[in-house]
Amino acid sequence: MRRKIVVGNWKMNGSLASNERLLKALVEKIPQAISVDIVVCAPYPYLFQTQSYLKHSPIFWGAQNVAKFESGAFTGEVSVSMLKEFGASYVIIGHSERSTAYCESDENIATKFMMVKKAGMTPILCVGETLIEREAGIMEKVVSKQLDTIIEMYGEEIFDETVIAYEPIWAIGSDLAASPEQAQAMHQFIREKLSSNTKVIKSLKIIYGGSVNPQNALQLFSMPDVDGGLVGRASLNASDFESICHSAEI
Ligand SMILES: O=C[C@H](O)COP(=O)(O)O
Repeated sequence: MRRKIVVGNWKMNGSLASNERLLKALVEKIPQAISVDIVVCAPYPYLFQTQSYLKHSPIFWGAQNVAKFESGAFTGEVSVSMLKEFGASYVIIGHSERSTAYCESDENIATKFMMVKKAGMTPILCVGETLIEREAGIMEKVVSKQLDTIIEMYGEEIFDETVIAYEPIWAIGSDLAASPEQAQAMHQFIREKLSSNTKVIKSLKIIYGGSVNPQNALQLFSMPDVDGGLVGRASLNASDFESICHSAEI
């Protein structure tokens, strides 16, 4: 049974004061011996604060995006080396809220994915379909295309020791989570697509994102190919996030 991982994506939320309350509560609530990998991905300006509160806890921290360049004249961008300086160990790549708002191409996402791995951090690659694509029955084709771009550019082995988050776009922020069966079907599809590489199949974690909450987490995480969750709104509430993390314990 793969050790599960629960990632909190704060998105563009927080303040120094509210973050202090949330981080202190998480450190207090999450036991050192918890059998789940837990990550919080804060907005860039709060990485120093996240590092200072979490560095002696079992909770990892990370970012919600990164530049595809090493360094240079790229105004407003943040590089992998800058994230490393703040102890980040995970980076969310290709979240649909970014790829739609900023027209991020599959190629750009693939390059960022590679940059994060090259820097020794763990990329969390977001894939998923729209409601129209699901209703048309082409969700597997859509997710395949997102993965194929990375495979064509860097080979399947790049997925070794990484995380893929299946996030049906229609379930994000909607309180209409995918059913456990829907999640399992897509996670199984993704795992089978990447199953020819034995290293990958052993180390790849596939997590579900889209309206995960304390009420549905246990059912979702009990599915055989669901290795945890990528949690938005519920990660901003310490008790809810704690409950979701405990639901992922084996
Ligand atoms: O990154 C998290 C996902 O976008 C899900 O967000 P949500 O839990 O608020 O639906």
